[in-house]
Amino acid sequence: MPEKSNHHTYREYLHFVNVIRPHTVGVQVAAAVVTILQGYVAVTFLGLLVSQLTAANSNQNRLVVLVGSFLTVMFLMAVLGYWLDQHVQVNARAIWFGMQAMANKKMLNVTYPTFIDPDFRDKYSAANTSIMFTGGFSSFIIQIVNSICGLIAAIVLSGASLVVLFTARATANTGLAQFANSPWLFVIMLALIVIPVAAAIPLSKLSSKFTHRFFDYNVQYNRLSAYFINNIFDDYIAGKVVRIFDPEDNLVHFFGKMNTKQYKQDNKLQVQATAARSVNSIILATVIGALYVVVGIKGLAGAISIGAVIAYVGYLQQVIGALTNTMDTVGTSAATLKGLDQFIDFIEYPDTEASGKLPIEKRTDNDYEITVADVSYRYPGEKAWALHHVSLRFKVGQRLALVGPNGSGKTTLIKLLTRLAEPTEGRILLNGIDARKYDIHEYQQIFAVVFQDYRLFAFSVADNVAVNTHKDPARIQRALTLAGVWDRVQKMPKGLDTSLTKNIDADGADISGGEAQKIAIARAWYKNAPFIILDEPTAALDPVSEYEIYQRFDDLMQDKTAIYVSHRMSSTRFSQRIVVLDHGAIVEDGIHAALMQEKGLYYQLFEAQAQYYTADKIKAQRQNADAAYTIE
Ligand SMILES: Nc1ncnc2c1ncn2[C@@H]1O[C@H](COP(=O)(O)OP(=O)(O)OP(=O)(O)O)[C@@H](O)[C@H]1O
Repeated sequence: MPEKSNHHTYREYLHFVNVIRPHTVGVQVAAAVVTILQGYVAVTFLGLLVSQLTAANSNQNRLVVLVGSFLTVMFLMAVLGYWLDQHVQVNARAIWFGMQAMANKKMLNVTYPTFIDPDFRDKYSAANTSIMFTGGFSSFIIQIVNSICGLIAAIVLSGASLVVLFTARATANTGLAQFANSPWLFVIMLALIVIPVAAAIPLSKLSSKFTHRFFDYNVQYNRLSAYFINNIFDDYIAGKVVRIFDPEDNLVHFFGKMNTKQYKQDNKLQVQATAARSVNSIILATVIGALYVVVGIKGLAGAISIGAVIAYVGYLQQVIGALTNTMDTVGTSAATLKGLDQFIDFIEYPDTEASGKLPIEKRTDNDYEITVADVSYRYPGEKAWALHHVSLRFKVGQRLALVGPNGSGKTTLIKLLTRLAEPTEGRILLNGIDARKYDIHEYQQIFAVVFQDYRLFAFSVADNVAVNTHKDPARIQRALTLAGVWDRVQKMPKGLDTSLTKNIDADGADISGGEAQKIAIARAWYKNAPFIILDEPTAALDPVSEYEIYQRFDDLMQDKTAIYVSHRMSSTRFSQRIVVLDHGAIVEDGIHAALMQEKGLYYQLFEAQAQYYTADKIKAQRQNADAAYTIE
């Protein structure tokens, strides 16, 4: 899918370069000047050398002085050039890492609704592609600075060379000398300079067009390929599924086909782009040959020396080089600039949900009240309501259980409370103020959540519990003890400092699903946020572990406002209030005894579960199973 991008100004590009790496432009100008001078000095020397060698009064001493000064100047310029080049390289790397750091920061800082927005993800992929293929801002600076410096040198020197060549006249005025003195020779010379320069514009535009297509094509491919590599080939969990469910390696074949298609397309576009550039080189080489002939005529006619022929052709070659280079930059800069535009579009992607600036009042009494006021929510691109006209108010310190069948909207409500999604209609209020008015990062700090799909990182146990807050080993130990996993951590090779999984550290510890879930619970407790939300936190726990967690429930929750989502109806025993969701709406709300009396959905869910697990029921089912199977 072609990626649309806004056009930004050169000022903006330079601003980005300055933010990432100040002084880049200055260093590049110095490097370009030295490189250009090296070219001109070499050509001048060659001309002078040939003049000396062919002069009637050629003198050995003068030759030695000439060669000696040339070698000294070239040596000094080479050393200076090398030193500057090192800085150019360092700057290029700094810009590369700077751009990566900016992109990573953006990804981590945007609000969740933006983070999952497909348009934003496309922009991210486009920005990555642009960093990878255009060299980003460093290529831009190198291209622009080299072209401008080359152009200035070319204008000055071409002007001077052409004036000298035009005014240098042969003494005779017949035959070849007449032609050498005629303005036609000058016109031919000008035409020879103009031809490759004029050809460079359409050819580099053509080459750039192919590069553009290459970009657009790559954005989509890179996204898909990153998914395959990170989430399928390199992922432990996917690794199990693939081995059991994909014995014929269909995923690999699919990836292979995708790669082949990409490879063919890449090749086609690269070959086309290179062909356009090659035509340019062929024209250039032919023109240089023709220039030798034309300037040579001046030499043959005696208007200038042989050494001057070599020097002037050399100058004109430099001039043509500089001009074609500039034209090439103008043509290809479209591709580089598009890459930069894509990067800036991503960095400046508007994050509408981050507009609230109100700070969250820090309260030691945790006196925060949340009101869900007639909230409805539809997932982006979906027609059906995941939540419809939900109203709810949480009292401070209350323990609330959220129950309901699969897909009834429990997790969605949690996403809205924690502002991982924003209501499509209605409002959520914190202490009477619309949650959107608060700074979202501060707002999210009042919640600790154990998500259904919680994720531990391949870092140390301590880092997983404390995340990026202050690491207090005693509190981390307390958290792990309350969650019932301290014994296991103690047995790990480096205790709290043991990395989880072997993804990054070969000495890391692999743990069971239940142990991982306990660490996720410890992480939520450690955060010490006023609201603690547990979405199916004991799903992976064995009955004894679950029982133990329930035993420590008071210690875990302390005086916090707690929301507990579980399909195990018995777990609602800790909740003062039970809210029942069905098809995205609240259908019941009250205490256990009252809801049981109502004999509504809660009663049915509770009874159904109780019924499936009564001793008699299990016994009867056991007998059926036993009767159907005998061991011979
Ligand atoms: N990212 C999503 N995009 C679109 N629809 C979604 C998304 N996540 C959930 N839904 C839909 O929204 C509705 C509510 O889902 P939700 O996850 O809130 O249910 P739940 O009560 O937590 O279910 P469960 O008990 O299975 O965890 C469901 O119909 C679900 O299919």
